[in-house]
Amino acid sequence: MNTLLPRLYQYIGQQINGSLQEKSIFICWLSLPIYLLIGFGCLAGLILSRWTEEIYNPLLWAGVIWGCSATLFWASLGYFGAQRAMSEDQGQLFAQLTIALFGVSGILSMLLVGPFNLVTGIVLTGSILIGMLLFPAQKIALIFALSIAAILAYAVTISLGGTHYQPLLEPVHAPAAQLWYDLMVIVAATLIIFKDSFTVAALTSTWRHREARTLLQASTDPLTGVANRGYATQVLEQAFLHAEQSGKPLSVVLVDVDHFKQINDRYGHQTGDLALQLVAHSLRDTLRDNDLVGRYGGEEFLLILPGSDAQNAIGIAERCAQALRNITIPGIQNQPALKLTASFGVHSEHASADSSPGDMIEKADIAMYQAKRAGRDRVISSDRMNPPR
Ligand SMILES: Nc1nc2c(ncn2[C@@H]2O[C@H](COP(=O)(O)OP(=O)(O)OP(=O)(O)O)[C@@H](O)[C@H]2O)c(=O)[nH]1
Repeated sequence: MNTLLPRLYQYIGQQINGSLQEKSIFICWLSLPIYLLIGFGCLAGLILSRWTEEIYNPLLWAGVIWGCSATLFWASLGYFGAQRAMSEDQGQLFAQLTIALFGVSGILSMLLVGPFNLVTGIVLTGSILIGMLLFPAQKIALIFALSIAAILAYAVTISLGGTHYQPLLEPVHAPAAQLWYDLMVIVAATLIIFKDSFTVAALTSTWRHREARTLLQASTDPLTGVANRGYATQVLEQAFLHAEQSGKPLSVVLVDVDHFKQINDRYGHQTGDLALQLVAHSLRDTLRDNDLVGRYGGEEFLLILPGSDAQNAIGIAERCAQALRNITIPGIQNQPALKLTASFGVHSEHASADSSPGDMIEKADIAMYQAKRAGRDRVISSDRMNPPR
């Protein structure tokens, strides 16, 4: 028991964070005991009340058939769903199918056991909650309206005497069978609550995962994989505010790859793209975890170094410059192997109301152009610049 519970907990956690396909298969397996219980419960009711008129109760027989066939259905769906790895779109379709069938089997069960009890309330609420996470709002509203219409139609038919209201879980006269029914209701309701909770948790995790991915896509430069200009600017604004509050220094570095136009012209645009990717990776690998590299323009990168003063930032920029010099791209079509260098403009300050993130970048930019003018492949800091001529 000591190891079983944590293992079970870990296993459920894995399913919650798995792919949509894995989650849907787990939902199929979770449905099995519920329907097995319904089928077996009705069968037990028939057996236990064999001396009463219950043996002639068609609803009990319907319950047996429904419980057994639904068990078989969920087992088959789970089994066939696990047969091959699905693409993301197929997984999404499979999840929608599973949830739709979950709702349909819930509604069918509800019609069998009678729509006016706690278990059907749980099934309906669960189906709608889960549906809200997977389907568009209009579809859910339509399903909700149809379900309510079905329940109302049933209620009206009963009140007009069109059918005798005889829910499956209630009409047992043999005391032994009644006890079994009560037990079955409690266990089935517990299982349904567990399954609903699992499904909601699993789908919420899918949602969070997607949101994180969308956020990542919106903040990343697709060519190099580092932060894009918009995101880097946001990070700099936050770092500036934080530096203002904490009194710690903040540095920014603008890095511009040297003679990049020539690289494109001589080696082709594809090699140019490869060079940009290598530069981005090299910068990212050279920086600390809480620093940020962003692609600021075509062949220009922005480094944000929170907590670094000028001396520190110059040291980091020198390290990056050296790392870039170590990059070699093999030459093509009689061209020599390509070596990369870049010009670095560093600006550091103790952030205050007199300055702004934009001012910092401007000063780093001026320092970077000084580095270009001074012969490229070097680091120049705004506080060590020659006065403008
Ligand atoms: N391959 C590739 N080239 C790009 C990309 N973005 C911008 N460029 C090119 O980068 C080149 C930048 O050239 P310039 O601004 O003249 O500067 P440079 O040749 O690097 O010269 P210096 O900066 O003075 O050393 C232009 O030719 C742009 O077309 C890109 O995503 N991929």
